[in-house]
Amino acid sequence: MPDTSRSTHPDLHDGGRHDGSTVDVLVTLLDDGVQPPSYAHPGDAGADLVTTVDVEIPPQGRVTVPTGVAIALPDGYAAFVHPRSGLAAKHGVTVVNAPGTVDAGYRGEIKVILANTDTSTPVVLRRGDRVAQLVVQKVERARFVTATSLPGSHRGSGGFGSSGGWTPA
Ligand SMILES: O=c1ccn([C@H]2C[C@H](O)[C@@H](COP(=O)(O)OP(=O)(O)OP(=O)(O)O)O2)c(=O)[nH]1
Repeated sequence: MPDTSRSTHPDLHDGGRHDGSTVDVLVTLLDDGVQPPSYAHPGDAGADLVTTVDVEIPPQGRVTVPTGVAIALPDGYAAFVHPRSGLAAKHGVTVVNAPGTVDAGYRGEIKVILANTDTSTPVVLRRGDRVAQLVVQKVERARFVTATSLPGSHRGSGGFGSSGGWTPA
């Protein structure tokens, strides 16, 4: 039986091939000086993203920086823009919407929304600096089924610190 689950329309191609351990992700480079995202070490989960612009983030400020890359993920995948621990530990820089979600259908430039959590020191980032990491993952698409009641569970409806250590105000 032919596989009809994947579109053959060139504009709707899902962008990649996957064999269980690696997945091909089509990348377009929108800036002459930019390389495709790359993993610093074998086994790394995140591929580094760079800023293509110089920016200064004021104390407790935020900026959105372009990365110069656009991708086409296969259907059933998403990519997540995570902070880099080094930038967080050394300078207090994080990703505001961490993890940012890049949908499989998104073809625009990946951007990173950075925040400087330091209360007194601005952070200067230069074109080419690694500012975030992109984690590509398989994701399930849920079918939300309305029910009149939910099956019981050990946790039940307890949340927000119900297991101890924190009491909501
Ligand atoms: O850190 C991020 C997060 C998202 N995106 C891009 C890819 C994503 O597919 C698109 C939309 O993101 P999201 O769905 O999180 O934004 P939204 O505010 O819900 O907007 P929309 O109504 O467009 O879905 O923006 C980025 O470039 N960087």
